[in-house]
Amino acid sequence: MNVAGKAALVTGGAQGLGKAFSKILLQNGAKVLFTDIKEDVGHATLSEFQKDYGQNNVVFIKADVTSQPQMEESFQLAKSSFGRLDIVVNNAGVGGEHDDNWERCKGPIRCTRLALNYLRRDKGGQGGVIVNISSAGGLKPTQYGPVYSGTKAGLLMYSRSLAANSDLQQSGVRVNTLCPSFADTSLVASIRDNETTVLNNEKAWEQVQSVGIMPVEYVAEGLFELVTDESKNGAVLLMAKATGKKYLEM
Ligand SMILES: NC(=O)C1=CN([C@@H]2O[C@H](COP(=O)(O)OP(=O)(O)OC[C@H]3O[C@@H](n4cnc5c(N)ncnc54)[C@H](O)[C@@H]3O)[C@@H](O)[C@H]2O)C=CC1
Ligand SMILES: CCCCCC(=O)/C=C/C=C\C/C=C\C/C=C\CCCC(=O)O
Repeated sequence: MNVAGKAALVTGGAQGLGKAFSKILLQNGAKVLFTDIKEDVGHATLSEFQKDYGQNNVVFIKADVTSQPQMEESFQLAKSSFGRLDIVVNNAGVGGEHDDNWERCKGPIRCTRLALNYLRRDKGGQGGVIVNISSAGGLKPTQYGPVYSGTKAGLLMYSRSLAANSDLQQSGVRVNTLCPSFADTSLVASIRDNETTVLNNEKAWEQVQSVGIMPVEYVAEGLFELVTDESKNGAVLLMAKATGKKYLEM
């Protein structure tokens, strides 16, 4: 897929990986609507992007992926702003170990289901691609983040199962999963700063340091590949500092 002139919706795009994902799409000529719950950071990112990529090529809406009405409004706004929708990146998520962090899995599922109403050719869309942001922790156990790993594994298998659906394939929609190891964002900084509820911040941070931390721009290259390479459906891309990009056969 050539993203120039295409339209994307990215959740949690105000900062971190979501900002880097939005940026690489904008740099390559796509129009982007990004959502976030952080209004001030979202508006600052919007100003930066509008200056660099044009006033009409980027839109921000304060919207929470845990809210069905807010996400319905976000998808409608993307369609009315750009006249089309081709790419959806389910990125928004939090770290930590609260029971209700199952929203980390439910939020992307909610948004994927909404996205299908806009992308499917048999629903008036033009086909397209959904990329769900899981984690390396969704592929292997993280002893200090069991809820995190469990929710990310759930999202991974949801995405792979949907991608295997033949009706969806015929309607022109691809579904891929990106599984990064640690990237340089506030989510990882919160482990270092003892500001998260992982089971043992100190030991978790030791592990983070031994695994290594990737720049967000590098992870965005993986996202871009999953969006643009039309041979990829049901793909699972693991990215880690030590091993680079690796497609998994599962
Ligand atoms: N940083 C890392 O090492 C890795 C992160 N991930 C995943 O990448 C995604 C992005 O995380 P980071 O950029 O690291 O974190 P981050 O904390 O820097 O950015 C996440 C953004 O999502 C927003 N957000 C959180 N909950 C939201 C909600 N309910 N609705 C809308 N927006 C919401 C936040 O306000 C924030 O702007 C998450 O799904 C995370 O689990 C996956 C693997 C590695
Ligand atoms: C290899 C796991 C990469 C997970 C990256 C990520 O998505 C960010 C997670 C943030 C919190 C997860 C909680 C604890 C993880 C702590 C240590 C992981 C140890 C990694 C390992 O190789 O065992």
